[in-house]
Amino acid sequence: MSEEPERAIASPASFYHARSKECIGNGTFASRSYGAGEQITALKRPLVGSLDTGRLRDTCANCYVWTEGSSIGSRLYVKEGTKVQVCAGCKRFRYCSLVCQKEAWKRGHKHECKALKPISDREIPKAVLATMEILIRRKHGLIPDEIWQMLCQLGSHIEDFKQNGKYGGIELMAMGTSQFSWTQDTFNKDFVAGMYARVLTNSMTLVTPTFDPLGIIIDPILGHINHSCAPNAYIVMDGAEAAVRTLRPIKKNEEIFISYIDSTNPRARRQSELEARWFFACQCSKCQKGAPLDEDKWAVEPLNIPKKWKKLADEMIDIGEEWAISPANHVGDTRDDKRLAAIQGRAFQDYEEEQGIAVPEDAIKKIEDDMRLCSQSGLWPIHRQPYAALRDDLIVNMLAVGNYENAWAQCAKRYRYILPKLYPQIHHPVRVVQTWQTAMLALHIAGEPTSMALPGVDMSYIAFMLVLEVLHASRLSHGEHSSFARSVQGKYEEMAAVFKTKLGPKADEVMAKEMPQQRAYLMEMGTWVE
Ligand SMILES: C[S@@+](CC[C@H](N)C(=O)[O-])C[C@H]1O[C@@H](n2cnc3c(N)ncnc32)[C@H](O)[C@@H]1O
Repeated sequence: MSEEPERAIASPASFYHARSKECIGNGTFASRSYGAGEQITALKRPLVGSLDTGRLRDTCANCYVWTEGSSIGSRLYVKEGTKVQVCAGCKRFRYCSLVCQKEAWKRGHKHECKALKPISDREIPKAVLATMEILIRRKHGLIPDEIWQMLCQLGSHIEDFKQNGKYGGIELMAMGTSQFSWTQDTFNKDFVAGMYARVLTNSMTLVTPTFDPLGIIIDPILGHINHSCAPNAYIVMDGAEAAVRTLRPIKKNEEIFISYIDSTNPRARRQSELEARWFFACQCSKCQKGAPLDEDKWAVEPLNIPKKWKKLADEMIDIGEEWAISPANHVGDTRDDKRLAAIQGRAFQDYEEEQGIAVPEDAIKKIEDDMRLCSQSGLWPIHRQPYAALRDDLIVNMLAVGNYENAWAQCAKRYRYILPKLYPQIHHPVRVVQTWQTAMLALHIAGEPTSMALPGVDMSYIAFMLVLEVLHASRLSHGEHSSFARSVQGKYEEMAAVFKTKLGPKADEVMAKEMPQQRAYLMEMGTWVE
């Protein structure tokens, strides 16, 4: 192979591959013991990353800096004024600097650019673009044999696609991939179909450090990590760098697991999603235990479903609503279990519909309606899905329309009741990022005249307290040297300096006295909204 792509594994001896005891095929195992919040390994960049169509316009195709990042606080690590410029050749990818453009060029874009140029006006799905890049780079000797072999070892699930009737679509996409990439002379059509299917079934979401989705990544090392609904590790991204970090301590020779899905969902939904997208029946330790674990608990026993909701559920079952009878919502076999399944199905259906609404004002209306189903039925504990996920979306949309005070009440509630329940580890990356969002909102409110002012409440203290919490947790969740942790550190220092100026030499003393009281106010605010 010619030119070695720039791709370094921080510590190749930190893990090894061997047959998995829990899962199908091989898995990734720890070569030594790790504490909670430690990095196992980091890749300078995954083998291939491919942006969502919407992100091609505002995100660097090399370092994945999202220049237009939305929610409060999510852009702190993006340098002010960062813009992306389109590649004059392919007119598809954009770069934030000449350095990024050169890196991408060397990695393979010099070949890909020529192939993409004649089709610059066509919208091409991200999985096709990712497959094209893989084929082009391999054809031109830019993927070394060792990496290529590992990639080809990942399951393509062609037989599964043939069985579920989707193989026709895959063949069609593969045909386009072949033609567009000018690689027909190197790879035959079955091979390309296999590679495209491999991308579909082994890709992970490309995210910002605050977990905003940007596209997909595919990497043979990350792709060899099995799934668990009770993972002991996760992947965190910092620009193009992808690190595997521990959620809890991992012993030497223990298997490393990440979660491919939202593992806060009820068991049947998790199982269905894994089966549908990755073609396996999850055998993780959590699924083995069966329901009901926390994710599956209802606020009332099935027997005690309020009459009105029983009636509604019966109607849904009688007319055969798909969600009412879908295995994804399975609760149990009694009539009442089936009623619960129908109501839950409706809630998830509403959640999916809400996510397709682009206008924030419309989304808010829909989400509030959907949340009413969960709250008024009295069936949902506050942390049960999709109630919690609806609240997350409500916050994002309220922030988008500048409805900061209501967003704050929701954030305070989530902080008090939901985050500790869904993410018990204080350094769980989702908990850290959502706490960060809450901190930045508090800071924003502190700087505005507000009708929320309660006697004694000082939002700047609350913001500072939350930033301090994130500062400690981010070193474990993202790593001390990550751009996220460094941004949090920067914000902390900035705020500490303001307090010092305002309070003078007694600043530390005053703050130590004030903090517990402000924390109590924060907790009280968590009870403001139903
Ligand atoms: C991305 S690959 C992971 C590596 C794979 N085990 C291998 O040998 O290359 C995903 C595949 O691993 C298996 N797998 C991963 N997690 C699993 C789990 N929790 N239970 C059962 N099989 C699992 C399934 O066959 C799945 O399609």
